[in-house]
Amino acid sequence: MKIKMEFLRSRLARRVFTLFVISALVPITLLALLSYGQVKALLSDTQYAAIKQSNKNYGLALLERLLLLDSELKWEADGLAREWRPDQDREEAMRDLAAWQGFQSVRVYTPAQMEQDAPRPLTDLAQDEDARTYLGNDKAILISAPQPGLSGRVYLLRMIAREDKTPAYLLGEIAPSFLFGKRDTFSEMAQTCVLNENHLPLFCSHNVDALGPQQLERLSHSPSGHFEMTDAQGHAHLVSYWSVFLKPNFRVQDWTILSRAPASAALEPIADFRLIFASVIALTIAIVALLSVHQIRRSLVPLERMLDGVKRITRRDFSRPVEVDSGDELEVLAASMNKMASTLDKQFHTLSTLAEIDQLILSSLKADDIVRTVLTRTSDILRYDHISMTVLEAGDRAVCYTLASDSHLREIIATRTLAVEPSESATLARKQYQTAVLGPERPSGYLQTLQDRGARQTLTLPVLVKERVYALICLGYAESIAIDREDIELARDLANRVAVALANASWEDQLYKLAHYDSLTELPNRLLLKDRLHQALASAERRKSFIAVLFIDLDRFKNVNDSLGHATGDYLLREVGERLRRTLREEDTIARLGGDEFVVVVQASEHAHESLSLTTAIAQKLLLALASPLYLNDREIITTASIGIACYPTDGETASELLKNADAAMYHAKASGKDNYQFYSKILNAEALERLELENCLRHALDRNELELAYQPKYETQSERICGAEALLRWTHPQRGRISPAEFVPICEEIGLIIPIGEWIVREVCGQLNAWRDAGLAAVPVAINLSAVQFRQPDLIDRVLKIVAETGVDPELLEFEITEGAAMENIALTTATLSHFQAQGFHLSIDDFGTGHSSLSYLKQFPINTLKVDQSFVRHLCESPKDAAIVKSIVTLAHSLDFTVVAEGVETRAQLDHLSGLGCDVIQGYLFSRPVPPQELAELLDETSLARAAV
Ligand SMILES: Nc1nc2c(ncn2[C@@H]2O[C@H](COP(=O)(O)O[C@H]3[C@@H](O)[C@H](n4cnc5c(=O)[nH]c(N)nc54)O[C@@H]3COP(=O)(O)O)[C@@H](O)[C@H]2O)c(=O)[nH]1
Repeated sequence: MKIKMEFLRSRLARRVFTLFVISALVPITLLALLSYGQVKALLSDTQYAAIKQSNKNYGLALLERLLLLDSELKWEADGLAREWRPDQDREEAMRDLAAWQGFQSVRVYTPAQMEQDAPRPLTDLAQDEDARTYLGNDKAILISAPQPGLSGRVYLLRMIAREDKTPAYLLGEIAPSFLFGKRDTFSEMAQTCVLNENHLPLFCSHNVDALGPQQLERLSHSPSGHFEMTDAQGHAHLVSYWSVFLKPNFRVQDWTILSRAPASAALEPIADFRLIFASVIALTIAIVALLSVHQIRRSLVPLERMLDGVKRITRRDFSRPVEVDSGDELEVLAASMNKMASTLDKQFHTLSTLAEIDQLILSSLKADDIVRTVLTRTSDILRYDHISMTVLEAGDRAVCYTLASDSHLREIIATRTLAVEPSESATLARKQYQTAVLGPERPSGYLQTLQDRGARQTLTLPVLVKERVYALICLGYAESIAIDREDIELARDLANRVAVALANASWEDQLYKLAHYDSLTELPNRLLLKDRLHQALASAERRKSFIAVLFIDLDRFKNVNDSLGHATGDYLLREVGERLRRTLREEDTIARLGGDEFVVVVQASEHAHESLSLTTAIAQKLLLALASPLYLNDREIITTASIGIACYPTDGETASELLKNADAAMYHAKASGKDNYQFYSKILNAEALERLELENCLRHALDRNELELAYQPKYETQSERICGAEALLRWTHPQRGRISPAEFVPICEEIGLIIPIGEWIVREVCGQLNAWRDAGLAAVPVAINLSAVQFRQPDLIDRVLKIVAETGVDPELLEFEITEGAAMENIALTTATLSHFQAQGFHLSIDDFGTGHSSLSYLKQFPINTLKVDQSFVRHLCESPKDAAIVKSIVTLAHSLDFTVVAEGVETRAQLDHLSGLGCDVIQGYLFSRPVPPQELAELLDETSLARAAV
């Protein structure tokens, strides 16, 4: 079996493997060691027993020989005692004895000889009384004298008990070879020593190391025993000893027979045993390792693979399944894991595809792009054969888009417009999805293309936004199948996302429209106009062609708006937009800049003269179209327009340049009497710039204290005394000096600045009246001009009253002048406003009378005090009978209506006389005084006061 070591990469595998090996190795090693110990002990004991037995045998033989020798010696001693003759025969007998095996020599000693001649151990005995007594009891004494390196000398001593009572001693020296045996009879394996009572060696069969003190100690403690010792060469030996009991026979302590055998020889049988054990251990480990490897491979390798698999899943790598073929639960587990991974893979894929679709459809601002994304990407997450998407538009109209059956082509192959019944749409709106099996009969229109392409079954998902069906996603299947629940939920999910996207697109569409289109006329606004103009300029630059920019401003639109109301104004503007649309071609851009300003961009030709005639024709057509009357609530409204034209590239090369110059040309058209068109010229541009600059300066004039009031006195015609004054606005431009109110007041009116300035004038006049009063001057009413714009203010009276209240001025000292034109704009409004003013005690007059189109029937309704004859009639009064007639009529009319008549612009005495003759009540003009600063008027008033005092 081939073992792959890869499994040991795992820590767990290594741990289990080590555990297996240890759990096998430890007991078997212990067993081996124990058995080895046991066998070794057994063998040692056997060896010890053998040595001991050998020692015992040897010792007993030794004892036997000693007893034999002793009996020999006794026999001799007894013989000598009986036959004691100190002659040579004795010597002979001794030799015989010696010659007898056993003794090396036998000698007789007298006590004196004993002390002097006997070998060393015997000399000590000679003086030993106990020993002599002992010997006297017919006993022998064994004496030993060890000799280093040689066999020790051993003696047997007996007393020769002579009849004369004189003791003598028989000393036999035992032949070592008889006593101990010949060395060559000893086995090599058993080295034997005989130790005397002092444990000194008397005989050793071999050269044997001396015993150590511990070993000697053991010998003294027990008569037999064994131990192990190591020789000088380091070899181990088994040593056994046995004591030969000598004391009863020989009056000497025990001798010891000590033998030793090499331990190696004794333990030789277990050398094989060791080898066997080692082999068994090795084999056991090998088997355990093998089995554990097998088991680990079966258990842990699958686990590791599953772990790898889990790691891959974590990394979203589903490319490889986990391969486990262990045939057990792990294989089942791995299979479940693979199934789970494949489900996850599918879900991840679905989610990421959905996310991609989300991103695509949510980043699309157009419904078309969303449809394309749905049709081309849905096959990434759902199974079907055909797909179509039907987008419901306004009403019951719908557009059905169908993708090619071969979905990988990703091409929309059919787009057809169809009708979806409101009832059908309402039914679908209540459903999450709808399945249908298509038969031979015609299905609903939105399923038609799928049927045409061979679908037998369909799944329809309504795309709902606020319970309204925005679209239908239809999936077609070639076979009639049971559609997976999961697929339906996924499809529903997709439909919901599409709903959000479509709602978003619709919202984006609305936002785009809000940002780029004028909500009133639905024409492009300034932003889109600029965009279109940029595009047109880029194209014109490439084609080297002309572009005409027509700036259209309605004439007197403010009048319509103010007099007929904003609703009418709005209606008029919408109508103008429609008329412009109808008059121009589709490719021309028509935009509303705001208010009553429209701009038309026309792509002209490459030739200047053609472009000029085309633009002229368009301008004329536009004027004509706009001038035709408009009817609203039986009222005829006639509006005209002033058109300024700037052409690319002659009048400007950029959008803003062209717009600015067309605007300037439009002002020129206005100045040229309105209801006409003007081409831009550089001079015009300068005028427009100047006006712009004036506008800017005017905006700061109030803050910079550049405005002031001049007062022109009014005189009673008869008495020629001051009876009032008119406050007239003056502006000193920082660079240009004094600028006529005839020039700047209309600008103030146009840009709405007249409102704050008008309020400032009222406050200023009230302050001045108080100053004059405080100065003790005669109180005369001061007239204030109210422009038409001011007069239209709904809260005008409130503002005036507030100032009057704050300053404490008597309303009777204030007179408000409105022009005849302003008064006639909206009769009802004029009547109501004037009534309010009158009720508060203010004086009221109609200015510039005779220049407007007064309807006399209305005039009588106005609660006014004064009519001011316009100075244009006064100017030529003396020369022009017509003017004189008009003035006369005005005076008559005014008087008949109980109005005071003021003639303004009186410069000559003749004019004064004439007016006086006509009965004109009050005179205002340069004849008496120009408009003067308040101090000068104060002086004039002072004179009046004096005059009055004189009267
Ligand atoms: N809404 C407001 N309009 C104002 C105010 N101040 C002036 N105006 C209007 O500006 C127009 C020009 O005014 P102005 O240049 O001040 O001219 C006035 C007089 O100076 C001038 N006048 C007076 N007497 C004579 C004269 O003998 N000869 C002559 N050539 N001109 C004379 O007439 C103007 C006064 O006109 P009117 O207001 O119609 O009484 C003018 O339309 C002013 O209305 C203002 O504060 N608010």
